[in-house]
Amino acid sequence: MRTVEEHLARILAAVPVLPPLDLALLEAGGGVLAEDIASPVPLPPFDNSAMDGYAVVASDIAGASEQTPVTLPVVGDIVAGDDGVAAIRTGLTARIMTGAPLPAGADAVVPVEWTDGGGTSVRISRSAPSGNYIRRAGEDVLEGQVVAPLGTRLGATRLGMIAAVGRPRALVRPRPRVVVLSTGNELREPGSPLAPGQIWDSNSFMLTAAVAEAGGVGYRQSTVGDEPDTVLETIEDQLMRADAIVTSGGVSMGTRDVVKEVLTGTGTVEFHKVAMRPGKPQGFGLLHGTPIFTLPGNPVSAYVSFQVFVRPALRAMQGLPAEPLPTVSAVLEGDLKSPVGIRHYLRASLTYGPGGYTVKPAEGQGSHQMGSLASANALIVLPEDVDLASAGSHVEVMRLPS
Ligand SMILES: Nc1nc2c(c(=O)[nH]1)N[C@H]1C(S)=C(S)[C@@H](COP(=O)(O)OP(=O)(O)OC[C@H]3O[C@@H](n4cnc5c(N)ncnc54)[C@H](O)[C@@H]3O)O[C@H]1N2
Ligand code: MOO
Repeated sequence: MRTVEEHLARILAAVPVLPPLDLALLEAGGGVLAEDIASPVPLPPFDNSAMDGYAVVASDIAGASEQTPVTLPVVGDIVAGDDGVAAIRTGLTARIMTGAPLPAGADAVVPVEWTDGGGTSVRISRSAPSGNYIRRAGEDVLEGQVVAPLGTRLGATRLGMIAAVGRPRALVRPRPRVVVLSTGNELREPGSPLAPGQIWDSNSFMLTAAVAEAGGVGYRQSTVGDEPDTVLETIEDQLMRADAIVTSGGVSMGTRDVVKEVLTGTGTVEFHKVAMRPGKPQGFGLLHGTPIFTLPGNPVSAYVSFQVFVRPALRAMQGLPAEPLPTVSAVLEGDLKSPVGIRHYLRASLTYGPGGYTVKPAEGQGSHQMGSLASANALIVLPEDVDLASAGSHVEVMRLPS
């Protein structure tokens, strides 16, 4: 049997890093930058007002107060988008809006709330220091500054930043396109009636959603039965549009374990037992260069296998560190037994309180029990050498995406 580490290391050594694409910004979202993005200009590009109010020479209003207001003539209106050629001199003011270029000669902005709001002349009833409510050129980003370094995943704020420095496109390793396929004669589409012995396919929905949570784009392929030629054809058909393929079912020891049957020796695919529970039977390899992960059919096994093996691999394919899901240390409620020699992942409920994290194992730990998986928010990870974890001890807990 392979250890979890060995199996993951084999996968990570084999998966290709996706080539970068030059994409329009919104298409680049979720991608990982394959270039440094620097600002061609300082941000803000020019000194401008942070408030709607009046641009002044600060020394003109040094003595202004409610009791001794200063009245100044208003020589113009400056709004955002104006060309920035306006100017004032001492004794004058210009009305100015947020984001509008500061007129030459002014060194402070007085918000309209400190004034009577006048249009031809304005009464100002508070003094302001030099620099008041002025946003200086370059105080956010310097010219030439890298605002999004290579290796950054483009979330909303980074995309906004890239647009703010004027770039319409970015070179990114795109989100991996992952085709998800369930196999099994017993599977029916949700919404269709069940005959005796049948169940509704849940794995492909769960895994397609898990791909999205892991930063990929999931494409759910409808289920296929246990007919070897159809399974192989379906997988081969999908290679065209997939950066990776994830299947569930048909990898164990049964007479109908069709995925194992058709893929053994195909490409570089190999099947192994991994010393973990759930998720013992695993297959992985490359088909014409495309990684295929053949996960076990039991729903909990499929899900745990995805988080332990597929998620880090999808990250590696985008050039990101192949980090596992984050873990925390938590105080265990109740005793747990675990077979020595296997890594045990137990569904659990993790809560945070005044004393820190506590974790309560779910009642049902069978690998068919979706009920306890769906209500879990974490997995307790018991290492291979642990046979008993006692109530009150600290255990490692992997948080599940939510
Ligand atoms: N003699 C042995 N039998 C089994 C072993 C073993 O070592 N020796 N391993 C067990 C373990 S562990 C697992 S996990 C399963 C893996 O089986 P398969 O990958 O071959 O999966 P199937 O047999 O196709 O299905 C298993 C189980 O899961 C249900 N299933 C499958 N696909 C779906 C789906 N898309 N949605 C919902 N449920 C699904 C299926 O109906 C079965 O109940 O093998 C054990 N057996
Ligand atoms: O170890 Mo299997 O993968 O869960 O029941």
